[in-house]
Amino acid sequence: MVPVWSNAAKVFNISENLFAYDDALKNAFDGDKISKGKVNGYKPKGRNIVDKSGTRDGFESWVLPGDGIFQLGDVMFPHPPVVAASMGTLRALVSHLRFAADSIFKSLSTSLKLKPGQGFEDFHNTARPMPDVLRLLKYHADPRVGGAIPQTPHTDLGSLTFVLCTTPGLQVLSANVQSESGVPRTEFCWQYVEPREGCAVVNLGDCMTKMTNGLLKSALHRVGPLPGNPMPERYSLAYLMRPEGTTLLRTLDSPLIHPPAAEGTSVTCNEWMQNKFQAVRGNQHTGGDHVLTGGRSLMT
Ligand SMILES: O=C(O)CCC(=O)C(=O)O
Ligand SMILES: [Fe+2]
Repeated sequence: MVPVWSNAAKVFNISENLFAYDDALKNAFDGDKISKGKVNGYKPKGRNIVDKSGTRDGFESWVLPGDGIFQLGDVMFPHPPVVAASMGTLRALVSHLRFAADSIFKSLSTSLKLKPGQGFEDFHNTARPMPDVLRLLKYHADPRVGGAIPQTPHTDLGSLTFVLCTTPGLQVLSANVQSESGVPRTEFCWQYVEPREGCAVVNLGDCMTKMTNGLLKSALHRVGPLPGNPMPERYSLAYLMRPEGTTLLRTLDSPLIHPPAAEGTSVTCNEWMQNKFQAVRGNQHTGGDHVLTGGRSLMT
């Protein structure tokens, strides 16, 4: 078995033990309380919105910061014993995924003829502090057929995401499906991504869209039950790569990328992360679903 998957199998065990802690312990590690910028800690089920009428989500998650796992920088990393006892496995998994991400970044930089020193890989220097995170997720079973979609449709805010899971549920909406305001036809257009053991699903995140002026499109996705089925209990893990926090998310210089029509104000990766977290919590005044879906005017 490839090392990523043998380590992922161990991390799924860690997840089961983590989410089996009692609520009092889990709440002591609440990411909203112990982490500035939500890069560490526990999120209970129901904290995020999944639609405009305010339905709450159906999953728990636990975020572990890359800097904490590798003891880099000054990130606060309080964590429970199950995590402390598994640091070797977590480091091995993240190291392999960082290596894979570096290959993908270099390949995309070459294809887009980016200048030396301005390639995607140059904004992801893992020797320096980085806002990348490993997110462990537990979706709760919902016995209702046609019940709520447990995860908000969203794009990932960073650059690349690796999703590993053996249970179906991940859905994507093709980049050429645009919503026509008020016409909820998109329900029919979601496509399931079949999980395959030994394979990761790699999603592009918003930072890649911003840095290529829309040439590379962040993937709009969500998690839901298979048609005609109830939502099963589902464990997944997502490794979310993000450029260094101070990176300006502006269009890179490439003969293949159209420059922006007008020089707008660029945000840093840190600022973009903050906007996105507000949108996930249903805080509309920061741009709401437009931010949540990476600029695509859709939220079901
Ligand atoms: O659970 C999954 O398959 C996807 C998770 C996800 O989209 C995320 O954590 O951003
Ligand atoms: Fe995601």
